[in-house]
Amino acid sequence: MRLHRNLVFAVIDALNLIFNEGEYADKVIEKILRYDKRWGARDRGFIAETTYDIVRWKRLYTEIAEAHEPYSRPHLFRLFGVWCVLRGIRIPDWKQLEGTPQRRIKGRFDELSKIRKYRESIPDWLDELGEKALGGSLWTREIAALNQQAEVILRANTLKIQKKQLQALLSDEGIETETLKGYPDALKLKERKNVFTTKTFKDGLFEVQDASSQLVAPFLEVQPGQRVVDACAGAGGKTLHLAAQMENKGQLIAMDIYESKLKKLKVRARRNGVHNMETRVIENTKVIKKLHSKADRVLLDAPCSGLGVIRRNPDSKWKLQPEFLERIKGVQRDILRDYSKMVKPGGKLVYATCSILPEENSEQVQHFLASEAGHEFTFVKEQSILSSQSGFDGFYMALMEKSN
Ligand SMILES: C[S@@+](CC[C@H](N)C(=O)[O-])C[C@H]1O[C@@H](n2cnc3c(N)ncnc32)[C@H](O)[C@@H]1O
Repeated sequence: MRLHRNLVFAVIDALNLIFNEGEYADKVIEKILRYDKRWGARDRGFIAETTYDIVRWKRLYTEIAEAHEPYSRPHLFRLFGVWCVLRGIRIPDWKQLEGTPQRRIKGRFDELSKIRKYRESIPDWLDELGEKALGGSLWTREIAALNQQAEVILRANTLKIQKKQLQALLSDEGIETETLKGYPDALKLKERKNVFTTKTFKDGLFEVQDASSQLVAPFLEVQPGQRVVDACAGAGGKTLHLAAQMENKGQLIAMDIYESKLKKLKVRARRNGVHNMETRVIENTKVIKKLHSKADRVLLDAPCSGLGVIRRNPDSKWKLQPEFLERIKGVQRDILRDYSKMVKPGGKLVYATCSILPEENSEQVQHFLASEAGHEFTFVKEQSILSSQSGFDGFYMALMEKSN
């Protein structure tokens, strides 16, 4: 691989913003890719993937490179040098990379790879937490799986098209996909490509959505014509899926505490041809009270640590803090207690997270069922998805039913 100076400089700029300014990796990459309109798909792929790679392996690389915060440009170049050596890429004779100690890098890598927290590039506290939650051998496998680059999975928007037809249209646009057994609307890209520029995407024929996430809406067992509340809808990945499952019939209420996210959802809903959805910002408790005992189905896709989706957000390994985890568990308990009241007698409730920690998942559900707010509910089923077992994101979902 021949390295182009301007692309590598873009990677260094991106790393500076992520590591030193605390900006989110996805936002930074979006911004950096706007630098130069002449960059083609390959150049953009190089910048995005190299940046993500170095973010993913930050702890390991900084240990090897003996770099430290705040990272000066020479230190960021040292991290890049480590990336090159470990990938077997010839170091170019640029002054920024002069004297890259190739043998030492390989030696340090072999040594550090024996220790899980370095090999998997995670903070000490997270390594301890994962081991306590899942046990040593499962955690070792899980964190290794969560450090793999996520594949691109699409969900056919069945309001507009069936999966097989979509597959053919995508192929006409040069995007080859395969179906996934057990995921009825999913297509997996055979090769990573930018799908957002395709006509099929602009026409709303699919959304990008991980395979595990595609299991959540069907778990709620919605029927066309029902009143369904998606109480933590965000930008609506699952809301759009729910609308498709409802065949655009009935009432779908998407809520969030952030109006900005719901605005994004509205744009996506328009593209998807969703007509049965309305959005409501949760500004106060009245918004929820108005719907007490009114919904056939309620989805609580709760805010969480996001430990199941590290593959696509590798910087969360550094952003996440133990205090946040404690705080978010409190929010999850409140959401279960307060929002479950929207379910009508005989209705159903799904609590879901993209976490792999029992303390955010089954333990929250057990706590809710044992509480006063939960005594009218019975537990129906749950599914815990680990990345090491499914090959997709880590997820949890539990279905509960309210007595009549
Ligand atoms: C896991 S994300 C939702 C992802 C979304 N359902 C999807 O499929 O794309 C959790 C969402 O909960 C929202 N949230 C956080 N605290 C909340 C609260 N107290 N009530 C409702 N929503 C909340 C966040 O803004 C975030 O959008």
